[in-house]
Amino acid sequence: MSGYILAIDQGTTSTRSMVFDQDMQIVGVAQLEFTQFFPDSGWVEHDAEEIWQSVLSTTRMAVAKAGITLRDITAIGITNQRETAVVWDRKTGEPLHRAIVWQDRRTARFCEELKAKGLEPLFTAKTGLLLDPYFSGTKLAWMLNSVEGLRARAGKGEVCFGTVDSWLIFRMTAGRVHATDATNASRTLIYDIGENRFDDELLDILAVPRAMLPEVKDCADDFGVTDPEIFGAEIPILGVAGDQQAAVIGNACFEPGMMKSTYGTGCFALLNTGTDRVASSNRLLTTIAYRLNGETTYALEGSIFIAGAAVQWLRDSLGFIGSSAETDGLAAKADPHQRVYLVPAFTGLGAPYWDAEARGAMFGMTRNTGPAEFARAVLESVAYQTYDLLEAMKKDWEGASEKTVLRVDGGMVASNWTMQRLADILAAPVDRPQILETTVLGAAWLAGSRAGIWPDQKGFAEHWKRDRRFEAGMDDAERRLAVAGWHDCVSRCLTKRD
Ligand SMILES: Nc1ncnc2c1ncn2[C@@H]1O[C@H](COP(=O)(O)OP(=O)(O)O)[C@@H](O)[C@H]1O
Ligand SMILES: O=P(O)(O)OC[C@H](O)CO
Repeated sequence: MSGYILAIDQGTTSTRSMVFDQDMQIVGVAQLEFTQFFPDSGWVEHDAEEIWQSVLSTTRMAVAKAGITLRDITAIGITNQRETAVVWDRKTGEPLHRAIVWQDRRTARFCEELKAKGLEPLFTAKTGLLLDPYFSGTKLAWMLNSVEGLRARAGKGEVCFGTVDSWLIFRMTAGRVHATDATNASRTLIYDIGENRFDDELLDILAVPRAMLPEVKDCADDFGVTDPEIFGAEIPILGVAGDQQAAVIGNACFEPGMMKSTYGTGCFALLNTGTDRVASSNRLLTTIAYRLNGETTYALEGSIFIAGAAVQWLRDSLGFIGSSAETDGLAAKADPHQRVYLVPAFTGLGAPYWDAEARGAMFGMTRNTGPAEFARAVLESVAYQTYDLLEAMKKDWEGASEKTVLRVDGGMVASNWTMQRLADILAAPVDRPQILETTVLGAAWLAGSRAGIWPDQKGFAEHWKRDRRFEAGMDDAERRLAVAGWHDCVSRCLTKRD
């Protein structure tokens, strides 16, 4: 037996490995959660060694569940939580600090200082990003400043920096390959997405030694071969992409104007803008959607920090539901005459507001407001936040229009109520695919197509199948009123008004 693809999805709270057969069907899955460290207010760290072990374990379990051995795997694809910064010893492969996770806000003040020096336009022009702690660059600068001797050793080439993909590739290849792909590089705040290289001027500003940076490759490329002593077999790693970009690929959003939105803990919407590198005037990010055969495809991205996490809040903090799946039924029972809004700024607001200090609030409650109205407000908040992203995209680029169809994925799209309300509020169709595992599928396709055993881009796009289309059905006046109410509530939560 052979012709299997192993895809590893190294996410923020868990690692999942999946085995796909030659017909692109999932035949083995394994998932492990790992420790979240919160050493200080707003700080979030991971143990990179624990992450690596979770990859080894899930890989073995997934292969066993598929009833095959590692030697039956033709190629590996990796997708990962983005921006999370790892530093390790080039010789021993030991992490030199806990990984600083994308959610970590410790560099907020440093970002403000850089902004006060008027540096944000420079960073944005080159990287497409904003001066926000979300991205890797200031996290790396923090480690270089805080870990004794790190900068000197990094300058001598003794230390490696990378996002999680890079860390895993290094360990899988027993230190032979220190590389990343263009999508992950595009989230570091030190990578020029037009020139496709790490930028000396930005490296100087953040005082990052070039010697510690990985080589940047295409998403479908040769990332080395796993070490048989460590991994159990020699398998080529042929595909790598950040998880949100892998979802763009897995959802086959290959044409300019196509858009995907992933509803997991947070929500990340990416609009394919083709070879056009669209600069946002509305606080969206410009990022690399994928780089294939040396050609870069760009995207506009809107990142929302709380989507499904608000459903978890209903379940775990308020105890209004026993499981996420109950939210639908509860929301459907809400009193249609009450206009209750939730602004879920639990960890500040992301795009297009970028207000790290904003906090959440409920508005419009009466004595009759109960769990059903809360549930509806939670699910609607996802629709309103997506509306803001789509509106910003329309203002930024003429390729986004009323005709834009949103392809969705992630755990929350199981909620029919939310998907219908999303279509209603956006006044646009929402397409849910048959295969909801688009992120891993995207990573698997990169590896499978590079290995020559999966279809090419066109064939893969034809393979994409819709499960259901949700058509907009809300009266326009009602929709405008609802959206105006949302904006009123958001404005009352913002700490920064510019
Ligand atoms: N039927 C449902 N209705 C509403 N939300 C749901 C439903 N099923 C799952 N979710 C939410 O989706 C999220 C999990 O999605 P997932 O894509 O696995 O997230 P992540 O990859 O960020 O961990 C959780 O926040 C959960 O509350
Ligand atoms: O690991 P996820 O699915 O929460 O995704 C995290 C994103 O990549 C952060 O940018």
